[in-house]
Amino acid sequence: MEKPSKILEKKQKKRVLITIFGLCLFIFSIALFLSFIYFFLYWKEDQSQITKFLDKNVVALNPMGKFGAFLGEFFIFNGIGITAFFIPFYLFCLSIKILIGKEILKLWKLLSHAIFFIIWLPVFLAMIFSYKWLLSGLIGYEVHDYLKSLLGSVGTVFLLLLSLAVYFILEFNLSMDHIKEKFNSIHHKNRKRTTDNSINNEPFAEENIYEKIEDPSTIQSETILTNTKDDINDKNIISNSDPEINIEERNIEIPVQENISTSFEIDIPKAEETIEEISLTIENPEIEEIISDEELSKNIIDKSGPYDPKLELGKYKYPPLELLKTYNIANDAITINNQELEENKNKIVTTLGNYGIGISSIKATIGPTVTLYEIIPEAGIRISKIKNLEDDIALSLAALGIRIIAPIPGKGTIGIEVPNSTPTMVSMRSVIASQKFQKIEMELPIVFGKTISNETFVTDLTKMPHLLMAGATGQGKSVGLNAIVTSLLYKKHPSELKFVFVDPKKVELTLYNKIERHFLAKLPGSDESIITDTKKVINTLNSLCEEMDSRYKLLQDAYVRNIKEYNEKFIQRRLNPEKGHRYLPYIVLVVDEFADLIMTAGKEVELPIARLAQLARAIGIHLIIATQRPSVNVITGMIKANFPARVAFRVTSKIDSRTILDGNGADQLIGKGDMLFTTGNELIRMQCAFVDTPEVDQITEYIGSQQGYPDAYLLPEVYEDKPSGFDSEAEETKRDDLFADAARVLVSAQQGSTSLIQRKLSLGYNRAGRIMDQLEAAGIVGPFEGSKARKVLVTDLNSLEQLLENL
Ligand SMILES: Nc1ncnc2c1ncn2[C@@H]1O[C@H](COP(=O)(O)OP(=O)(O)OP(=O)(O)O)[C@@H](O)[C@H]1O
Repeated sequence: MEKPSKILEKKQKKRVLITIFGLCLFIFSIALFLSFIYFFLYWKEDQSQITKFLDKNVVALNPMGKFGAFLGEFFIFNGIGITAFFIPFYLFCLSIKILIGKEILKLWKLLSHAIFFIIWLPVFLAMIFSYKWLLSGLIGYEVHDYLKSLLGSVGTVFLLLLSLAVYFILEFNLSMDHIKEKFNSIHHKNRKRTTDNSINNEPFAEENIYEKIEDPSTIQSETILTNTKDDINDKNIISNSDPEINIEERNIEIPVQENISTSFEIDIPKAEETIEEISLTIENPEIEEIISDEELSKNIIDKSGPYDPKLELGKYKYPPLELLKTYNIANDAITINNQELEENKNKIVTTLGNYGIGISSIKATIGPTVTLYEIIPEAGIRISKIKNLEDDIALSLAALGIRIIAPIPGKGTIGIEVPNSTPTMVSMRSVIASQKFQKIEMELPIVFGKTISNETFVTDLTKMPHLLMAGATGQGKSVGLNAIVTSLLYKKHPSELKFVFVDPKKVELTLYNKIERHFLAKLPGSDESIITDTKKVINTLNSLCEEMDSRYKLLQDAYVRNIKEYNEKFIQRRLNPEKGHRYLPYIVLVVDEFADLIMTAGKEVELPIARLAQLARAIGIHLIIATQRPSVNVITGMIKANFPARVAFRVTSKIDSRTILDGNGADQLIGKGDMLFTTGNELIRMQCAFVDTPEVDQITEYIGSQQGYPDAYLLPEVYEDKPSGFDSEAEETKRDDLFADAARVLVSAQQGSTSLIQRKLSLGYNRAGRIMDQLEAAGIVGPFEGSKARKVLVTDLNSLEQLLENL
């Protein structure tokens, strides 16, 4: 590689040479000009001297010497006559451009004019001044002579006029319309002048005299100018005018009218008087602008109705109930085993009696998995005493999963939950088909299952607003997640809801791949919509943070507080899509194994999750995070603080239970979908609805087979920060995965546009822009050209493939 100092030195030398050349050109142009001038004076005397170049005794009269005389002879006499003066003029302009970089005239344009006239003018001059060789030059003369012999004098005239006309048409891009327009305007001016003359020459109508006197300013200076000239010619009228007075003064000179006789017709000045009226019409749009947003949206709604987010997938059919399995009817209805109830009651009464706790009354509520025995202890019994006896009572009842609730909040009774010997399965179908779920009006309704009193439990995810799920392996977490997703799929249209699935276990959520184009959101350019790779999880979380920020901006612009108000406003067409407003679907992020993520990515995952959990509720992003290891290093304080809603399936230790629920209970569950739910206050025990994998498969199949959107919902693009020491060379070698594809797109379209890459490869603007920079660096497209598309430097796909191979 060449050293920078050497390059500088070379550049400097080049500049010196250019300056010398410019100076030579400058001197030569002046010398040439003087030679031409003197040639006209001394050409006759010098003509015979110029052949004797070597004889120093022979001197030319031309002060520029024999050489000057020769140049004159060569360019003017034997050349193109006076047209030759163009040559020193052009060289002069060129030298100025070289020396000081200033373009006196546009040199290229000048040259193109000159080429025509250098040919045309000498012939024309030869035609006008035949035998005046100094004007036309020998060339002009000869060419004219030849044309004359060919076309005759008249034919030559026609040819010259025709060529001149063609030149003007091409040069000024003239068409018949232009010529007509010009003609009309000239005609208009002439008419005006004639009218002005007639103002002086013809008698005025009386009312117009008043008009003119009332508003002298309406007399245009041009009119007066014409008047003045005509006045000077017309001795009858000039008597009062002073030739010394300037035009402005005359403009308001009333005495002109003294000479005006009575009848007068005026056309043109009226058009000029309307100028003020035209300026008034400009104000009209301002009045239109004051139409309020509400009126505007009302107008649009009147015309096209409110915005319908479901319109694009207008034929979408919600999954029917039949896709869910009916477990046998006996299973769905709770079987009451009176004998078991009686036995349990007796055991409770005796056990408590053994510890000296008397019972005044006992009531049983039979749930699908457990039965709640509500007892009212005799007066004077301390509740803490019963609570402390929890393990002893459980032992006496010989039942796993006894939970004592002392007292039951809001009731003042003590609850003892005893598992049923034959639990009843709660099918997903039974809860989805329930009146409660079918009729409920919630933004994101979730049906978990049935409570201990056998009621279908429906809650709104937007109210939670995020959910933390924990449970030891095999206790029903995945079924729980599926139940949540299923209930949302049964209630929501694809336009209203999008899921982001993170599944580090790579097996649980893959079924949902089928609904990618309906219900899933993903990062632009990623192939898989179910995210299994930790690195992609980080990007996705950061992308959700960006989506959150941009949604907040939209809410701010729309002066609303939450997504619901925003979407309502958008549906009412009170938000302009051209200003970036769009219908915002809810986004639910489902993470199946959070522990895996925290172990591999730690803070990188924890921080965006915490940020989303803190801020995302208002803008419609909700998180559901599940883990089988509810230890403190997974569910950190920061996470816990931002997830008030928790679901606990059975966990193996009291510590885990405390981590997830901030209290005991989860360790006493019996598994298989037995769960506790809390939103911060009371714990609700439920049997989670069971939805099997084939059922989920059928639902996703049903949705996936319908017409969907062209692609998944694209989240904003994010890039990791460049590491320090990052240089452009490294960037070049680290080309984007879609670099080659983007190159092919541009080369086949022969159009270097970023938006084309975006469209064809479904990429965000930032990534497409970065690929474009890499394409430029690789010499596939030219540099950025402002509003125009970049030039594509590779002409066909074959050459591109070769280039790509070499890169
Ligand atoms: N609500 C439920 N009703 C009845 N049975 C259930 C319920 N939930 C889970 N089960 C039973 O428990 C088994 C395991 O459930 P699931 O796969 O949901 O556990 P998990 O907690 O996700 O386990 P892992 O963490 O290992 O994936 C199921 O195959 C099913 O037989």
